[in-house]
Amino acid sequence: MRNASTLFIGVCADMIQRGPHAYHQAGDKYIRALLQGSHAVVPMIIPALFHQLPEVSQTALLSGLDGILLTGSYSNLHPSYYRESEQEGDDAERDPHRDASNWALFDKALALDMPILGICRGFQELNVYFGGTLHHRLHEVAGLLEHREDKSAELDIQYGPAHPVSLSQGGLLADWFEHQHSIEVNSIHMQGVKSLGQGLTVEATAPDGLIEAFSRSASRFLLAVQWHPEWMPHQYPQNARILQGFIDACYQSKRILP
Ligand SMILES: N[C@@H](CCC(=O)NCCCC(=O)O)C(=O)O
Repeated sequence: MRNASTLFIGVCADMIQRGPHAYHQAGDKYIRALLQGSHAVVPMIIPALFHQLPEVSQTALLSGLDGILLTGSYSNLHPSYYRESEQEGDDAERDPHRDASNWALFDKALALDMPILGICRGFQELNVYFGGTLHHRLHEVAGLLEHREDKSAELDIQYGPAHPVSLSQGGLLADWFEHQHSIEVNSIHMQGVKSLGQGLTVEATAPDGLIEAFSRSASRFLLAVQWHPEWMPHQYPQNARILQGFIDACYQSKRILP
C-alpha cells in the first residue's frame, strides 16, 4: 500500500559516458529542489531506458509515482524528432537514450494524466513531442537575444536572473504570481521554441518574444519552463513558487487517483 502522505516524484535521467562506462544520472539540484516544498517527497530517478521496459513494467513504475520532473541537460534533442537534420554548428552533446526514453515516458505519463513539470531541455522535448519545432542556435537568429550563460562566470552568476519574462494574462503562472506582470528568470540555453506544439498555451515570453513557458489545458497539470526554477529556491522565491505549484499538483493528483 502506498504511503498516503509521502509523494514519489519521478525524475528523468540522462545517459552520461564516464570513461568506459555509461551512467543513468539526474542532477543533484533537480533532486534536492523537490525536497524544498511543504510536502514530503522522495525523488525517484527513472533510468534512460524507459522505452526498453516491457509495457507491464512501465505501468508498474508509473503507478508508484505521483508526478514527473523533466530536467535540463547540456545535451540537445536530436533534430530528427522535429523532422529536421543536424546542421553545421550543432556541436552540443547528444543523448539518444534520453530522447527515446522520454518519448516513451511521455506516451505513458500523458495517458495516465500524471502531473508533469518540464525544465529547459525537458521544456524543449515537450514542445517537440506535441509537434512543435526548435531553433538550433538562438544566438544566430536575427532579433533574438543571447540566451546562453557566460560559462566563464561563477555558477551563481550563470544561474542568476538574466532577463524578465512577461506572464500571459489568465495563465497558471499569472495566477501564481498575482499582481506581477513579469518575473525575473535565469537563462542557460542555446536552443528554443521556433513553433509551438499543438494544444499548448503560452504562459510566458522573453523580451525578444521567445516563448519561455507553456501549459496544456488538456492535462491535469503540465507546465514547462525554459529557465531553471530548481536553482536555489531558498534564495529565489519565484523558483520556490514554481516548484511548490508542481508539488501541490502532484499532491492533488495523488488524492484524486486511486
Ligand atoms: N541543451 C539545451 C537545453 C539547455 C539546458 O537544459 N541546459 C541545462 C544545463 C545543465 C543544467 O543546469 O542542468 C539548449 O542548450 O538549449
